[in-house]
Amino acid sequence: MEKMEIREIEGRGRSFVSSKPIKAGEILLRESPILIYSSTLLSNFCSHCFTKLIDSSFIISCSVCSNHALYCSSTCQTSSSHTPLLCNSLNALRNTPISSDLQLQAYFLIAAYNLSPDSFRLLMSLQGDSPITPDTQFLHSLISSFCSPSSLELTAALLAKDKLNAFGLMEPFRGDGKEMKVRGYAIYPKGSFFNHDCLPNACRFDYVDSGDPSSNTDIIVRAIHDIPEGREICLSYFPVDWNYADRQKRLMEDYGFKCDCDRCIVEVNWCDGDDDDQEMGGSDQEEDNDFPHAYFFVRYVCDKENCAGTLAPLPPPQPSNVMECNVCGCFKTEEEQEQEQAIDTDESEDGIVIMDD
Ligand SMILES: C[S@@+](CC[C@H](N)C(=O)[O-])C[C@H]1O[C@@H](n2cnc3c(N)ncnc32)[C@H](O)[C@@H]1O
Repeated sequence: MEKMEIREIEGRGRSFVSSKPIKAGEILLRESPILIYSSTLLSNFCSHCFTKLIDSSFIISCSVCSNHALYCSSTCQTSSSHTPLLCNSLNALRNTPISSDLQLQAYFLIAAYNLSPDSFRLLMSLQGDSPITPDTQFLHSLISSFCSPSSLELTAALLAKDKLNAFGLMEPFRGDGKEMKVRGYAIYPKGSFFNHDCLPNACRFDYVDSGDPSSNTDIIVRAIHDIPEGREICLSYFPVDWNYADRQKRLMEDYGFKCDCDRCIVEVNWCDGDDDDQEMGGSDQEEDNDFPHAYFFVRYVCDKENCAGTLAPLPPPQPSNVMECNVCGCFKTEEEQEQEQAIDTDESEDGIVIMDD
């Protein structure tokens, strides 16, 4: 946080802005979650630290909800917020036949209503407010039997805060092309101030299976490249290889805004299908105009099959030309990344350069 401050930006709300020049790879934020909830009731990871459970002889289970709260160690069991109230609520929820979407929102609400007063205040200070919908009414009455939510309006506001601010803790990359699974969701009060850009200058790393239960669910945000003083620091809220239509749809539906970043300003003029197979023929000048952000994809998007994660240099003082991918975890030098991209380009058909979506 030393090199960033929070500023109000017209039309964008609060946002991080660099207060000093930032070097590529620098860690901009490291923060523990105030709230974390599982994406499933039947899990194969520790209910406290979210680390994958490997050795069954060390697994400890909650005596009440047996295989629904599992711990990798007694330390995790004693530090857990799995109070009798929470345990009974989750147990009751297990027997309620509702959609997985509603179940997820119910987990969040139960975790939120079990927060300490300070953490609850922090959660309430985040952006997000929502009208009361039939789903809100249903969820409010559902969780009323487990905990004591104060009002329907508060439940609606909490759900909106979750939707706008929660970060997914991803299962490790498998590389099989199937959608990556989310192990849990976490709220980081400072991390919530990052606005979105489709060409972000920072990206988030998580190391959930790193084996250090005191910090493995921390969010770590690093600069992708050098950032001068006074620049807004943004993440991408989804993988950077999404096409224009999908990005705009997600941002409008889930975050309530139309993106007018530099990349969207260019891509709005592309014809249908251009962004699925961006063709760059013609003169260099035309190419630059059509796809001025090509450099970003060459340098900062991982080209490992089915990955498309974002690459950021290792934090100083480590060598700044070694890039780490925030999805598959591979390391490569900038030179290797550029060479691999050049080979992909040469192999594409008839001299037409095809940038994969
Ligand atoms: C996680 S919050 C980010 C912090 C937020 N600006 C605040 O004031 O607390 C996400 C919300 O920020 C706003 N936002 C994020 N990126 C934006 C962008 N590029 N343009 C306009 N609004 C943006 C949207 O309202 C979005 O729902």
